[in-house]
Amino acid sequence: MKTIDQIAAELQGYDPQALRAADVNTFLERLVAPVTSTEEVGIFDALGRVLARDVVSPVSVPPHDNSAMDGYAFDGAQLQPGQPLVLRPVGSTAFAGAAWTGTVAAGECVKIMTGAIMPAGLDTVVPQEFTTAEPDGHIRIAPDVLRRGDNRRLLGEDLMQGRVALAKGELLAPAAIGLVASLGLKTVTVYRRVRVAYFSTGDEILSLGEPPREGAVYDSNRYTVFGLLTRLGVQVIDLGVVRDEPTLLEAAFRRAATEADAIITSGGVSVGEADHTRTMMKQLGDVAFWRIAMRPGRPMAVGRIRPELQAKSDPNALPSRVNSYQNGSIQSANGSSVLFGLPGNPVAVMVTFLAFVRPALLRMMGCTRGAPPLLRAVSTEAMRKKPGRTEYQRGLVTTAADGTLQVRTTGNQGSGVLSSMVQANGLIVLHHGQGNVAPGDMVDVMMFDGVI
Ligand SMILES: Nc1nc2c(c(=O)[nH]1)N[C@H]1C(S)=C(S)[C@@H](COP(=O)(O)OP(=O)(O)OC[C@H]3O[C@@H](n4cnc5c(N)ncnc54)[C@H](O)[C@@H]3O)O[C@H]1N2
Ligand code: MOO
Repeated sequence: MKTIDQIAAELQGYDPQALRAADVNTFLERLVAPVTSTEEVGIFDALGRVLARDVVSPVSVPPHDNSAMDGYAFDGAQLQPGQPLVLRPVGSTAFAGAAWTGTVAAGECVKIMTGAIMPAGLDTVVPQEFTTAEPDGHIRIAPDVLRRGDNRRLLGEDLMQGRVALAKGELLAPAAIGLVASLGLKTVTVYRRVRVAYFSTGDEILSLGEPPREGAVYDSNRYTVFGLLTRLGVQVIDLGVVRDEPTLLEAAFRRAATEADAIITSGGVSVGEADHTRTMMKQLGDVAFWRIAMRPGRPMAVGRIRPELQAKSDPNALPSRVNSYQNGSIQSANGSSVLFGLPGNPVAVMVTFLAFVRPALLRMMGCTRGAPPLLRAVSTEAMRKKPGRTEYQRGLVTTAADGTLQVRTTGNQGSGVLSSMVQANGLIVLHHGQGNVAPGDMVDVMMFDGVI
């Protein structure tokens, strides 16, 4: 396991006082490792989990050539360009779920329903509505409406027996659990759920239920972080609001590091004087304090917290780490949890989560799929932007009358203003080297949908 300094030494041009947003992601890729324990879960419990083992098809899907339409199956070799084809239906109707028995000669066809096995020797289906009935009971297919092989689904065209149907690292979405079911499998092997503990810090932060007092604000960060984590599918451990007192902070960090794979805090990472949060992070772990060239979200602390160093001096303070969970399923064999010390401002918390913590946690969950592509939209307004930092503006993407995607900002962009975050459906990403944006310019947007 590499130390913060070792990772830093590997990154070219690493400057903790002026880190580029892209370098934060590179750093975190090296800091965070996927969990190793796995478990087998039923398919209903697999949604949102990450596959820990390839799913190999035990069968082919579909298991036989079959019809994609209600109509008539026939030998498509009889189709001639520019010619109609007249066929005589024979035998009973071929229904889905049972094999059709009988023989079909040239000039004959079989009435067939969607999903029914193709009768032997037949390779083409004409949909019912493409045919006209002749007075003698024959059906007539107009010239050039069909090609040989049309409307026939081939054995294994979705999944072939023995091949990898879903690869390890796949985040199981609704389509994926449906696909697993289509193979007849009731369970899958997934990585165990990642556990994330979080707490808010600051003496001015009120818990819900406390009476308002001058200079104090209600805690909102724990609730946005709860929402972001829950959507991601991790197990959340809420440690409340922790006052800026060394003993309380130490207890919170140690409990978090004992129970969780990752710790998220908000507040206390900038240069404020009353903050014991930074001191405690340094004391209990291997932590870097950054100023990131971005807005919002400039200060951030990242590293590992090691509770056992303190536990030696005070063995009764917390339950034993080893006994906390069965199966030895504590993630960090090395006895440390990854720390994401986010800035206190409510929008800075969300932006740093989306830009950095989310990809890092997905990696911890074992997910191998890359970040979703940014969407390109036309800015309907001018935006001031200084080159040399990444800016994230709250944006509302809409579809214009001509079908193009447009985006506008949602008002006050202050890093404490949550209402403009609520009105947004994405973050406009103004990249590091980018300058001012003029109306009509294309900009990148990181969409929230499906994310937050
Ligand atoms: N001299 C400097 N001052 C500041 C800098 C700097 O670089 N130099 N950075 C500014 C930036 S940017 C941010 S962001 C903040 C981050 O500071 P902290 O992480 O220490 O956060 P706090 O000071 O504790 O809080 C900042 C702000 O957010 C409110 N807050 C905090 N926690 C919560 C919560 N759980 N729910 C709702 N609101 C919360 C808090 O009341 C403050 O208003 O530092 C700047 N200063
Ligand atoms: O960058 Mo601070 O995180 O703007 O509010």
